[in-house]
Amino acid sequence: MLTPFEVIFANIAQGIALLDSDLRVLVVNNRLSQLLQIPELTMGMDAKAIAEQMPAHTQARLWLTHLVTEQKSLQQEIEVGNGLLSLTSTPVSEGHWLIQCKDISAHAAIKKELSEQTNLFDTTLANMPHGLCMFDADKNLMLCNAAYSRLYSLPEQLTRPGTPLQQILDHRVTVGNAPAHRETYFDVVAEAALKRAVASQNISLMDGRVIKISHSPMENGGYVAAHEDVTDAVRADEQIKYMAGHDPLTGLPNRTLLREKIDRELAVSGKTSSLLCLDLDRFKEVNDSLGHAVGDLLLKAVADRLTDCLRDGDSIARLGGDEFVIFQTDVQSRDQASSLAQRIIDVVDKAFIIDGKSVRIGVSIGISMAPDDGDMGDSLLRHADTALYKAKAMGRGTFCFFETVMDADRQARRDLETVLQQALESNQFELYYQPQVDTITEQVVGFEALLRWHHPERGLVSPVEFIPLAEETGMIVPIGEWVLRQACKDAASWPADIGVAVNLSPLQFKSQTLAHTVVSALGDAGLPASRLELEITESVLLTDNDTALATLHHIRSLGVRIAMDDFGTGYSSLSYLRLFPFDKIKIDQSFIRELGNSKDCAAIVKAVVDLGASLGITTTAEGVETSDQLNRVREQGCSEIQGYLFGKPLPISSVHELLKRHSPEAA
Ligand SMILES: Nc1nc2c(ncn2[C@@H]2O[C@H](COP(=O)(O)O[C@H]3[C@@H](O)[C@H](n4cnc5c(=O)[nH]c(N)nc54)O[C@@H]3COP(=O)(O)O)[C@@H](O)[C@H]2O)c(=O)[nH]1
Repeated sequence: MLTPFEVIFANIAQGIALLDSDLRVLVVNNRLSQLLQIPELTMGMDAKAIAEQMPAHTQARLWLTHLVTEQKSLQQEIEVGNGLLSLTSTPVSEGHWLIQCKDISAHAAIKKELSEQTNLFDTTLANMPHGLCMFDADKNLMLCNAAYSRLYSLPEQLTRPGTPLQQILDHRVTVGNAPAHRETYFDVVAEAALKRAVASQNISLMDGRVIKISHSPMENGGYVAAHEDVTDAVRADEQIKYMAGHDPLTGLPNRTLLREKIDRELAVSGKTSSLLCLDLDRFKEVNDSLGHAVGDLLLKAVADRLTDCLRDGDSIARLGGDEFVIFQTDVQSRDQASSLAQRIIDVVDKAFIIDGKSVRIGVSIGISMAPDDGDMGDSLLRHADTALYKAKAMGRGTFCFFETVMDADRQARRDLETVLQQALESNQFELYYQPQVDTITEQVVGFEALLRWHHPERGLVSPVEFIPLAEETGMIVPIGEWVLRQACKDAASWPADIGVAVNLSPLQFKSQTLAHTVVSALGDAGLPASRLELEITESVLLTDNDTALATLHHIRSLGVRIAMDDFGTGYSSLSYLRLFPFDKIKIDQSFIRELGNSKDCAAIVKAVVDLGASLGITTTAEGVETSDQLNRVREQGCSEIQGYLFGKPLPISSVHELLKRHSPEAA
């Protein structure tokens, strides 16, 4: 029968043995032999014998051997199998030794896990790209990582726990990376504390960097803060915002930014404002003839000159292409807007020296006034644009204020654009033909095809009204092709010595397919190329000179004749004669009309006729209405005439009649 003490002794979790002074076992429980994995451990055994029972080189055997040789208090953690034991020898009364053995495997596992986690935390902290710091309730540093000290160039002694925040901030002031506005920095801290949640804010530093600080309050009244250098992201963001609101070429605000500014100003100021919409005259010609690089430099130079015209508070924007806008608030009167417009016209009119070349352009301006013409950016821009359209129609180099009636005009023009397309589709166009007559024989040598439009409601519409519109909308290309094909078809039914002249618009040269269209029209109609004459004005050569010249040479090489129309009305008619071997010069009717009244006109006509004769170019006098004019141009040696004296433009049916009258056997 076991005593209660023996029962407890046998069942306690610890292994226990009591050794006498000779290290013999006086008493031992089973738990000790289990834990040390010693098969036989009985009373009376000495420690040395026990050690010899144990597998060689095990930590437990070494420990026991150590006790035998040293006979002193020992405490050691030893591994047995997969477990971990804590072994202790303690001297007790009468030279006895108490041996205690505890299984601390579970405790060791927790300790190991904790140590692993601490290592992990330390590694994470050390390798975090963002600075991290922890301050206690008294604002003394608890910990910070390497990124934090790097971010603010903190010496090692300021990264030690216990360093006051103030000391760190003072150091940052001396090295120049403290928050530029200390109050915003403390706002984040205060906000986080108040919300008892994370508060983030971008803080600008004295050195220009931007740091995103996220403060999280802790239960103990302190806080953890993450510091991230977001300078690059903030700069990129600023750059994107800038680009979204600015024109990359001139650096001026764009339409979006300007519109926002106008809306903002109009909402608060309530004062009279003016908006000037600018469109450069002849810019396209410069761009096409001198190249886009020169065009870009010119736009920058224009932007500089315009900016110089502004007062403080005025706004300028480039809307794209050659369009600029100026917005002036607090305008006293329309006169003030007029004088700004005139000043702009004057400065843009002065020659620009670009790449060593002198370039001259002009500017047309449309003006709308707030609040009369609109109280929002959009409506002001739309109305100024309508006025600009009018200014351009008035002859360019001028300015024009918006008037309500203009809106109606513009709408009417838009409607006309739509109906032009319909007109082509439903055969509302017709060609009239005006005879061209030999000055000496007075025989018809050809006809000029002139377009007419039978509008279902308006009746016969003059080409003066719709050709410019067709040119603006690009509709002139399909319309011009129709004219060419119809004229070739009609002329194929005339006598073989009668030619046909067709007007070409500059835009048709841009389509790249003009030469092909000419070949196809001649082929389809069966008309010899020599019977077709194409009339161009100098504006064809003003824009994209090289391409137009190449197309002209190609067409002329087919045998088609090329005439220069309206000669003398442009600035460079003479110089274009050097550029291309024209077959005919058509002297503009404005000179013929004045023949009897102006000696200058007579002299010009004579000079052109002589020039034509010396270059072997036919000359045609346009707009001959009287016998006097006929006699004068005949005297001066002009080869052909065209004008009401010999016939107005006629429908095709009347052409056959006329041909019969002039050469009955041929018609
Ligand atoms: N690109 C194209 N342009 C075309 C086409 N058809 C015509 N046009 C151009 O439209 C302008 C006006 O033409 P129109 O009203 O037909 O006027 C022509 C003649 O009627 C007029 N003319 C002729 N003789 C006289 C005259 O004695 N007196 C007088 N007051 N007017 C007269 O001149 C116009 C011909 O001009 P031009 O072409 O310069 O020879 C006009 O610019 C046409 O070119 C087309 O199909 N395509």
